[in-house]
Amino acid sequence: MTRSELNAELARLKKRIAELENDIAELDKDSCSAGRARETETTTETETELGREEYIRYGRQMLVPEIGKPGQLALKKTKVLVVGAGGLGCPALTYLSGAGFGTIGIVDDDTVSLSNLPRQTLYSTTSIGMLKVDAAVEVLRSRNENVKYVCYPVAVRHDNVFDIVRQYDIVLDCTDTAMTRYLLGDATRLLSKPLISASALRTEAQLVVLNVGPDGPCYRCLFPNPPQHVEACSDAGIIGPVVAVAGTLQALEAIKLVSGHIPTAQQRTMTLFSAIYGPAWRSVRIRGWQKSCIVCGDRATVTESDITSGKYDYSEFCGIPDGYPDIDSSLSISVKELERRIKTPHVLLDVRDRTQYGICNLPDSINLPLSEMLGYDNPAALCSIVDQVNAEALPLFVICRFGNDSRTAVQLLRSSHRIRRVFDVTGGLDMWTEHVDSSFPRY
Ligand SMILES: Nc1ncnc2c1ncn2[C@@H]1O[C@H](COP(=O)(O)OP(=O)(O)OP(=O)(O)O)[C@@H](O)[C@H]1O
Repeated sequence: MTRSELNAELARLKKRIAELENDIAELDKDSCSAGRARETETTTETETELGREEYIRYGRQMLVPEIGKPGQLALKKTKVLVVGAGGLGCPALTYLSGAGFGTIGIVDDDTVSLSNLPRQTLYSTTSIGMLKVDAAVEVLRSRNENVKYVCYPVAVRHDNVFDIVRQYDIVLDCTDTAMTRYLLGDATRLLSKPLISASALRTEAQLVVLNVGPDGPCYRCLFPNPPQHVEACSDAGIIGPVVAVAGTLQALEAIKLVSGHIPTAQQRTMTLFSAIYGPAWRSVRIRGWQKSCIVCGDRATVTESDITSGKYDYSEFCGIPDGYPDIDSSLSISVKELERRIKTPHVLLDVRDRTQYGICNLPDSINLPLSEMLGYDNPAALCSIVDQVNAEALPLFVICRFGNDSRTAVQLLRSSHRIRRVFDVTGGLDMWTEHVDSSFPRY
């Protein structure tokens, strides 16, 4: 064959492989959304004995008196479920797999993106676009194929959570939304499975072990009311090692739970880590089981069937939708229109926080974070903007990263400051990059 014929054949085969991979992914999606999963073969010999290779592999860990051979065998018998294969999940999975848990289930419907790489250490540049569960298992298997890995390329939802969680002994919550945290908290409580929950944001992390001990609380005993406002790492930021600390601790707590050496105090404490404020580590005592808890209290009202049927509505409980005001279409402009209108006199107000503004900003924009606009009575900077706009009869364009905070700011400027010609830039700077200037950084 000539070179060009070979290239044509190669392109044909690549296309066919992509089609087949697509078909497999579709099949997996169908079966996994019902709580069934994709399993990888395992070379584990028996659950009651260790193979020669396992003595060598786990020897250092077995030498620790609190683990010993009984602890190692207990790990081998245990099925652990990790929900979320992101910043917490990657370090947790690495150490769970290394420690020799018998079965590790991994649930995540997301694919790997470039912004995941700094802290999601199971992935590399070549993983971008792959399902996280697939990319994770590829690496984990290459490190330890004694473990049976079970992938669920789906999001945990009200209608699949029980089917999935039921198959495991311990659950690690490595997700990042309030709704999933409550859902997992409730399902694990109702199925009496220990839940190791962690979170991390900016420079701080926290960890708690739930549903253990006679009066150990569940997630809802601890947090009966949803947070008013949840900040995501994609907005507030995160430092890789901080989330790695929390994920690693989750794996450690799972090992401790299984090997039977969890100190009683751990069951009623929350561990807090701060990379900035000392002392770096703190343990605070948490409330125990609450008889008023709607899931496990004396007069519990939420049952498994309420959850699976959707009768209990998590989005309503967590206060979703987003809570940003709707802006009349006459007060919204597209980024294309902004591009045109900033050629004539105007004021362009960027309401992102100062750190984000420092990362990138549009020329001649003024930065006044929404938090400051809301936080003080008439801050001087806001007054001077209002004065300028009124004195010179200028249009005021308000922009933020995605077009959410700017809506709140527009509403505030209209209602409290009576500015009439104030416009929200729909979709914010993200749309500016998309439609106007592709060189403007996305972060
Ligand atoms: N209901 C859910 N079921 C399964 N996985 C979930 C669920 N909710 C969130 N996750 C996963 O939990 C992981 C959380 O990881 P992380 O907090 O590092 O965020 P990320 O989405 O990967 O990154 P970023 O927020 O910076 O874009 C993500 O991979 C996400 O897909």
